[in-house]
Amino acid sequence: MSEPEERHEIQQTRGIDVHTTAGKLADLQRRIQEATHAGSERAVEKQHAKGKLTARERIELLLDEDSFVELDEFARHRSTDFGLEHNRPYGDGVVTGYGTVDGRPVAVFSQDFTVFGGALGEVYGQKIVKVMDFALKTGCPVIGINDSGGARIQEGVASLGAYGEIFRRNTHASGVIPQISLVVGPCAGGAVYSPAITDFTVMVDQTSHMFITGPDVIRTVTGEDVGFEELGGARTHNSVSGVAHHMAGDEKDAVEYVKQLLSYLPSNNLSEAPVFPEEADLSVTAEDLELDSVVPDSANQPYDMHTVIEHVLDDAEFFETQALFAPNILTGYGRVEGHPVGIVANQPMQFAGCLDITASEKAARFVRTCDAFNIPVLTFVDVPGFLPGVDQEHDGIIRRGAKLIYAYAEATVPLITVITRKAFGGAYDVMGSKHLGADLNLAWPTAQIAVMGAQGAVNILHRRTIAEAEANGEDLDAVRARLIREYEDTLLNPYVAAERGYVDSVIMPSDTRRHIVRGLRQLRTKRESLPPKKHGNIPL
Ligand SMILES: CCCC(=O)SCCNC(=O)CCNC(=O)[C@H](O)C(C)(C)COP(=O)(O)OP(=O)(O)OC[C@H]1O[C@@H](n2cnc3c(N)ncnc32)[C@H](O)[C@@H]1OP(=O)(O)O
Repeated sequence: MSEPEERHEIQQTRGIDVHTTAGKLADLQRRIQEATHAGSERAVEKQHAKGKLTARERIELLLDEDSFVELDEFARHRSTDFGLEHNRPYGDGVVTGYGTVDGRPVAVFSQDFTVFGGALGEVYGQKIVKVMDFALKTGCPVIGINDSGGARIQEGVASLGAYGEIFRRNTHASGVIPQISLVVGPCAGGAVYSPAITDFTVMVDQTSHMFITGPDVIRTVTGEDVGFEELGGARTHNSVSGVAHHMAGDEKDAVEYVKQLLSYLPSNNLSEAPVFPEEADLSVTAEDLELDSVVPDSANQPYDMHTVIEHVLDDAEFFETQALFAPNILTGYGRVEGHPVGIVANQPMQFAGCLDITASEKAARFVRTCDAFNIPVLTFVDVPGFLPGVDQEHDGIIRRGAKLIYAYAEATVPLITVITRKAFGGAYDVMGSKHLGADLNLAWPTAQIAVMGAQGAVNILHRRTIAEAEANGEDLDAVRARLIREYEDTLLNPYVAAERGYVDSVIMPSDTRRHIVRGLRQLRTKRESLPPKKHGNIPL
């Protein structure tokens, strides 16, 4: 039966006469009904049985009530291969449109696994491209909800081409509008590269999977036996690969995370992030005074940098990103006097706060995200240096560690750095130092800013003295202790740096919040630009 004949038959059975106005309106209602129930009941049941929501339920959860305006709900493929001409659901397997989150405009696409397993064909791809272009033109964030079997096999290269168009849009939109990916089902093959280019990826434990090649292909090619979860589940991508920024317990948690994340971000690179009207109390509070005893007497004893961060942020609210990845560095957002700030901080509780490859890349990407979206960066430093190891060297700590230098050096947003304890060697330079362009560098009296710690320095500087003492039968421990004390007293303090203006102020820890509040107020009018160029060449 031809399509007009089919339509005529449906209209006949439903008593709709499309030659009348009432009939045309009824026909539209029928089509809308069909579009909103494009997936079969069985497919929807299967989706729910897996603990997953449908594409439309996800949009409903994400957007403000009644704010969703759908685009292209009647778009459908025109393919004829493999019998596709007999299966042309409205929407083509993806729901796209715009709406608001907390009253702020966003664009959204939500892949519908109940239609063709969410597989992406030509028209489906065109719908995503259209809504991304719409977001770019109107300067609003785009949220992609991914739940798909990837390229629609029946549509071949047309599907691959559509993915390429999406990747190009992702790239062009990068740094212009926030792009957030919710991965709430499979995201396989080259399809993973759309979320990978976006600013943030949120996955759900047990139901989200991302991989280039699946377990079966890997088993065939390399003989490795691995399951979906271990290969590309939410935990793996949050803790091992660093692909994801949050592991949600369920889809509601994932959506909630995205909403909160949006609250720290501006709609685009030319606008400011939302600000809560709030004036900071500039007197020293009881909470502020707690910071005076955070750093232990022993330089080898760790403390939790979360405590420092929380004492500085409004309501002690630290919204962490990539909490499970490279935990030796902390990244995330918070507010100071109602204004969003990005936080980068060494975490002495993990690897003593050393920088390694993963920490450098995590922080570099975060600093660049903040810089792209006009969010000031606060850096808290307690770093004994780079993590030693053959693996680190061979895996490229030189090339990959350089990214963090690059990120700070090209950042033009307000940068405030607080050195709480160690700032040794190259890591001192890397962690938001004055030399890379930080605006305000503060140090606590407990700061130790030097080429290296006392043990290492004495071993190098006094090798001969120690050898002679040993030859003379002197008490080696006493000699070493004397030399260490001499080095500590001469160089392990913040004052050598302060003398040179590398540190603007040495402050009481309890004054940190007040200094940051005042500094950020002053820096609100900061304007800085880099030399004109096509683009830099960050060591990738
Ligand atoms: C540049 C991008 C390049 C790429 O995307 S390359 C990647 C191509 N995609 C893949 O290799 C993944 C193929 N699909 C799968 O492995 C599995 O379907 C997947 C995603 C793990 C989901 O498994 P299940 O949850 O068990 O679901 P299922 O297999 O029963 O699929 C549900 C319905 O969706 C269909 N489907 C899944 N992936 C498809 C695809 N790529 N093209 C066309 N149709 C696809 C599948 O045939 C099934 O249809 P039906 O319900 O039986 O009518």
